[in-house]
Amino acid sequence: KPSLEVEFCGRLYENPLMNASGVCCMTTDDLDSMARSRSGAFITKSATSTDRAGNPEPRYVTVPLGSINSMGLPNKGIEYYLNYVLDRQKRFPSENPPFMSVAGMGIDENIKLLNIIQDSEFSGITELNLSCPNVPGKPQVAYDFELTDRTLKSVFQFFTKPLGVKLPPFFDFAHFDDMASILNKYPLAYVNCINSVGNGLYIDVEKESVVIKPKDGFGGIGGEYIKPTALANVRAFYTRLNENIKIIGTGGIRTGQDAFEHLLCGATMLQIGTELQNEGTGIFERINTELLQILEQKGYQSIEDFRGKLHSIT
Ligand SMILES: O=C1NC(=O)NC(C(=O)O)N1
Repeated sequence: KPSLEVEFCGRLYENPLMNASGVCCMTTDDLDSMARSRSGAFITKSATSTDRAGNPEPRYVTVPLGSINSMGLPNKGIEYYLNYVLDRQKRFPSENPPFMSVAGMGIDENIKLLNIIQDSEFSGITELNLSCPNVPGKPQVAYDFELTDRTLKSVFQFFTKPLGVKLPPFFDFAHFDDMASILNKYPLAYVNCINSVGNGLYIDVEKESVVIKPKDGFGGIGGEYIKPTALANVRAFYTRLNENIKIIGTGGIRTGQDAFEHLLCGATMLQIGTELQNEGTGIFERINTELLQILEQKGYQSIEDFRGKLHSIT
């Protein structure tokens, strides 16, 4: 019988599936429901120094082919999430700790947040979110290559724990090349491709209106809409980054087949956002089952048999 077990950052996970930061991870109840689920891992909502209310509602809407959101980084503050993960570390020492996600409003706050984690007992993996598209007046860090370079240079002066970065989608080979050459300079554990496709617009034709309140209806797009872009970014960075920088694939995963496609492009772990929001944590059982069926049909024993082995046309 094939196995979905994966090794990531020197730890074993029973399967590659986890939530995308932001979904099912705002409160301790959300996080406990992730812990009880069949996900292989889970991650907290991106934290800022203090709690944030975020943008006015409505700010998240499910639409036929995915979702649109402009949450604006609402969260309970880093101490809330750090207390949760440290408590779990103490109560379940044999388990992999949850991932911690942070998203400062600027380079100074990112440094401050990562110093708090560095100085704590946290022994898990940290995700630095460089790609929130929804804070008015705050352009996405990762679309500013110089700022990204400067941030990572500062971070790796002091941060020694496993660190990944959450990236927005890129759409140009020059950008893949330039970003990859920056990322390859640093001892990153992984890059997570992709965050929502920023500043899309969804219209309610009957009302002749946008559907979310912030930013005149502009919001990050997730779900089926973005799978081709997500797969391309996973593949682009898998083929450009040195092999000790792993890839987390995020975007458009709704079925075992979608999961298989991300793995074929080179992803090691897989995050689910929009579809998890729609379906709830039962999705992990379903996608694990569907993915195992694909491995069986294809005669694969483990994910290592095919990860990254997407064929080009020669
Ligand atoms: O990084 C983020 N991506 C999103 O799509 N939304 C959230 C948010 O707005 O908080 N943050």
